[in-house]
Amino acid sequence: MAESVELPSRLAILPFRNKVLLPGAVIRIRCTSSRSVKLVEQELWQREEKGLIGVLPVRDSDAGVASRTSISQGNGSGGRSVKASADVLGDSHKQGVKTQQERIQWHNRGVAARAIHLSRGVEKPSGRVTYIVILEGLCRFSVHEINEKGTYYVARISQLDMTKAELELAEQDPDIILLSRQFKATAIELISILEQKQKTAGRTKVLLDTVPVHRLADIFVASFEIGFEEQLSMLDSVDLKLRLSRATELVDRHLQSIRVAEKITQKVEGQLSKSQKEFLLRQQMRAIKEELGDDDDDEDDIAALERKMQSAGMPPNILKHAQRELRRLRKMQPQQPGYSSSRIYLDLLADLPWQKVSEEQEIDLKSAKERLDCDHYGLVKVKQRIIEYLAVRKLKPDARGPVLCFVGPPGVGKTSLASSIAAALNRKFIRISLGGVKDEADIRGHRRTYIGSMPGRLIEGLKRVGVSNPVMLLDEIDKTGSDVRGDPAAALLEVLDPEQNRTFNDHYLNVPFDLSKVIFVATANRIQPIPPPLLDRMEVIELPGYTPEEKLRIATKHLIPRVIDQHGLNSNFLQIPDAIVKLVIHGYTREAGVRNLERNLAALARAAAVKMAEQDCTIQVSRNIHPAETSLIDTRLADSAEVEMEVISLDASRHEMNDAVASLSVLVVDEATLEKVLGPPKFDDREAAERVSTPGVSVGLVWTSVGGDVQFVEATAIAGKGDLHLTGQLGDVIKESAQIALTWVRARAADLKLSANSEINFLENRDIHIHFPAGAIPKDGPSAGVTLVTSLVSLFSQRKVRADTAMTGEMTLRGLVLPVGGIKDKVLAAHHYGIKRVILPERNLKDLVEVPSAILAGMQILFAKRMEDVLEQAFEGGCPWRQYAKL
Ligand SMILES: Nc1ncnc2c1ncn2[C@@H]1O[C@H](COP(=O)(O)OP(=O)(O)OP(=O)(O)O)[C@@H](O)[C@H]1O
Repeated sequence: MAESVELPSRLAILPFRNKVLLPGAVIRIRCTSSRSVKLVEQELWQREEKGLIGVLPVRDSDAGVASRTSISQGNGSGGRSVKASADVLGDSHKQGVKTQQERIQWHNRGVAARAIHLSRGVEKPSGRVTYIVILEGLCRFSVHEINEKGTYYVARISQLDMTKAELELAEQDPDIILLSRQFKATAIELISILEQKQKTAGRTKVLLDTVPVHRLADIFVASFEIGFEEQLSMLDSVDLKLRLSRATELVDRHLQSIRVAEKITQKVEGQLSKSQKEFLLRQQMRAIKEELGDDDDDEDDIAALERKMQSAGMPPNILKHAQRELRRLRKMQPQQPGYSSSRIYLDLLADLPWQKVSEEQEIDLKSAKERLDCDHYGLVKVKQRIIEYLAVRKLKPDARGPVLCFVGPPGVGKTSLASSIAAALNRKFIRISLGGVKDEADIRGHRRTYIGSMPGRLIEGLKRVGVSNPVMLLDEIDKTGSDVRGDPAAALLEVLDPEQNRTFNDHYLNVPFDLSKVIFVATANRIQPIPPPLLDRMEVIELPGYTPEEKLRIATKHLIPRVIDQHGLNSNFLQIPDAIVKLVIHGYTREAGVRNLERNLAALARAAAVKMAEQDCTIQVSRNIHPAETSLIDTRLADSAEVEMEVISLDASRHEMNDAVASLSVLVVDEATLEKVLGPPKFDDREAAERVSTPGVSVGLVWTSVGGDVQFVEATAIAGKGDLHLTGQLGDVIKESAQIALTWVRARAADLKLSANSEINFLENRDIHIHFPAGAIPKDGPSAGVTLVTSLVSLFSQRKVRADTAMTGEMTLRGLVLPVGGIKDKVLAAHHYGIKRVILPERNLKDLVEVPSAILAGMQILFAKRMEDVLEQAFEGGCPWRQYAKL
């Protein structure tokens, strides 16, 4: 802190352009002009003791305003002198010496300063010397005269500040005491505001206690940015009272400006949280609206959601849970993450049919039976079982009936039977497809913590159907599989168990939902893949494939009327005779159900629709034309004579239309049309004969997920070491059957007398390759056993198997033929292929009751107990082994 100093009478003067150094303030100046460099060099740099210089404010000449204190030029010792006086400016004008420099307007008061730090630098490459000086203001002085000493100015001055004694006296003055207090109070206020902003303010507070108030006034004013004029006025305030009151005024002004700035900042911050404010206001508005019962059109959708929740009929504890979630939602903003997921969740809760049910009418068994008969041809046993099921429900509506599971090949009417049940019960019907479901979450939903979580298919289905007591068809229940994502079948156990499904817990929903009112019906193509515990909860009803005759009936009674209707036709336009339907069944479809048949019939209906549309078009073009009648048309004709324009009177046209439609020819599908629309037949009865044209090929009957089928087995021998090669996408069971077959044939090698023309030793130097054609389709199961042996024997003996014969049956190493499943479908498949002889295991005899007698009538069914029986019947002229009797 600057102590009181005694100033010399002359001081080197550093002009301070448009700025003021006040006592107590510290400034840093970079001196680059030759004048100031010289001054610093001579007055500060080269001096041993602490040098003092005067810092004198200088007003820019073009600032224009004549200062009340200016300095005029005059001759003094050592060069031109500048005399300071209030009216010297006028003198200077008088003298007319007005160079740019001379018009410098010196202030007549300055502050003596001491250098507290000096550093010298040399600029490269000019070599110019510069100084950086840190100066501390010490005390005010007034200028009497300025001389130019060489390159810089020197002034004759007198010190202005009070002496110590004067100060002590002044401090007793009550006015000064009051002013000091006032100043300090304002200063403290400023400091406390600054303290909140910067930590440095703490140091300023110390000044208040240690520095005399007259110095404090200067220091405070110097510490903030104020205008040059105000700085000058502070510099000019030599009188202590004046200085204190001016300083108080300036500090107060600074304080106010800080406060205003703060207010503005707060306002800006307020705008930043505007969205929060808006949210609160909206809440209040909503409350007010609710209070007023004011529900206008653009009513808030959260309120709508709440109402929906209230009316959804949720159990009280679940409603509580939903309301808690809703409260959370209300506190969120729509842009906030989690808002939309919470919203969707609540929507689901509100949409679920907690109480809503389809009104169940008294079950009318007679009309239910009629309806089933009307929708489905045949299926007598199945329909009977459904009627029994309905009868039990009629007597005991809340009875936990079994879950019916329709098992059968595609297109045999499983789905449509289930929908007929729904119709008979007057309930809504919903189909949940489970084909390919491998993730347990598909049944039970994902927990809401996962991104993109969803409810399971059951809950989603219930939301869609909108009632809690629909008939729900779990379609293709055999196609679910388990992997790392869990076992959907295990989740289905809970769904189908009447004990557990009262409180079914979907992970997404996270509250129990009562599924006990749902009537579940399942469908499957095959029983085997259904896990036993699941199968145990269901009553399996098998739907075998249809015979060609049944298909014909289904086509004429159900499919043809339906496709005709679906294509906007009627029987006046399209007729498909039975013979053609039979051709479609035999030549274009080879399936257990009727789906492809329906598709082909639909193709015929489309062709008829096109034909009808074309005829319709032709009629319009060839219609008789009447001459123009209206004046308007006359004018038009006159305007453009080359345009032929005629008007058809309305009555005449309608009449003609009717005539025309009536005259449309009916499309009676014949063989030619059939081939034109569907192409040449895809299947015929000659296939088996063509394929069994070489030794080593035999025909088997198999059962697949699409029903019964005919499977050819081809065996051939190549040079090798006696290995067995198998191809055609075979499963383990069928591979093992092939191994058994080869072993069985080789075990009887000694007795095997090959046909006279065969020299090949099949036992030692030949590899056997067995292929199952249709290599893209996976095959498995034991029932190909007898077919495999037959094809090997055919190969070894080089005798052809009868082309009209197909066989099925598992066999043991001892040569016993074991019974197999799906006999009806297998016999039907043989029938489709035009196969007339079928060899079956003897113990399958009882299964033939399922096969329509019409089919059996056209076929020869042979039974085998041992493998030798099969061989005996499969080859023309009996078993090719000479010593058959010995086997
Ligand atoms: N006995 C029948 N009487 C009348 N129409 C039938 C009969 N069987 C099947 N259909 C018809 O065949 C079409 C296919 O039936 P549906 O879809 O019910 O087969 P599905 O057995 O469920 O097949 P998938 O296993 O592929 O689901 C339907 O249009 C159905 O009406």
